[in-house]
Amino acid sequence: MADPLIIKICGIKTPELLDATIAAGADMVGFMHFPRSPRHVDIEPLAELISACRGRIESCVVLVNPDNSCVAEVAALGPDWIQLHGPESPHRVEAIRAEAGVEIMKALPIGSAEDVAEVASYAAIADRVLLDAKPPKGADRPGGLGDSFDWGLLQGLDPETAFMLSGGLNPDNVAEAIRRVRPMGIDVSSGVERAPGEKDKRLIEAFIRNARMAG
Ligand SMILES: O=C(O)c1ccccc1N[C@@H]1O[C@H](COP(=O)(O)O)[C@@H](O)[C@H]1O
Repeated sequence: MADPLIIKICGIKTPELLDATIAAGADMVGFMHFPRSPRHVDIEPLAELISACRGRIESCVVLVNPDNSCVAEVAALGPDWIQLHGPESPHRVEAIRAEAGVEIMKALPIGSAEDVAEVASYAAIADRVLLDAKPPKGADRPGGLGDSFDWGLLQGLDPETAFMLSGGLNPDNVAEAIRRVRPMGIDVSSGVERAPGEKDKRLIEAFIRNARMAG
């Protein structure tokens, strides 16, 4: 039997929403630690949110091109995962993985066949890769924009490469994405919000319900 689909809800900011996301059946939650994001969480509330996950759900902190002190500060809070969502090189990903001592998910922007060809070098060193839409030129952040990419590009990916899919997923398109792309997991942020940074419990429930039916 195939492994169950991993569902990650990203950009959780409050304990109340964390509880609702766990109750809705998510496997993993993401917390943004990146001040330019409308979902940014400071270190103190981040520590509380990570603690509240223990034994209930996997926690993941999303960082963008972090320096060593940021990695150390976040790793000390004991998340299960750190997601690197910036232009980190394979060498930098390896160094952060060794420094942090937690599992590393590397997000990769996909907009062309060349981007797909880059995936293998990261899949070899990260614990997991997450494929996201390439942000438009001039975007103020590298993700969380609600944009999807051409899933057909993934036909160029080595079929042995396990990956999570993100970028513009929502309750209406998640079932089709799962059926077409066959990812090991899915990740959503904007698609379960009523406004940037404002998660909607009902959209989270609908997203998870539709994903489970398809997965
Ligand atoms: O959410 C953000 O603001 C963000 C900022 C910087 C890097 C990543 C960010 N979000 C991640 O982007 C993907 C896709 O999000 P969406 O569903 O298209 O809105 C997801 O992993 C978010 O966690």
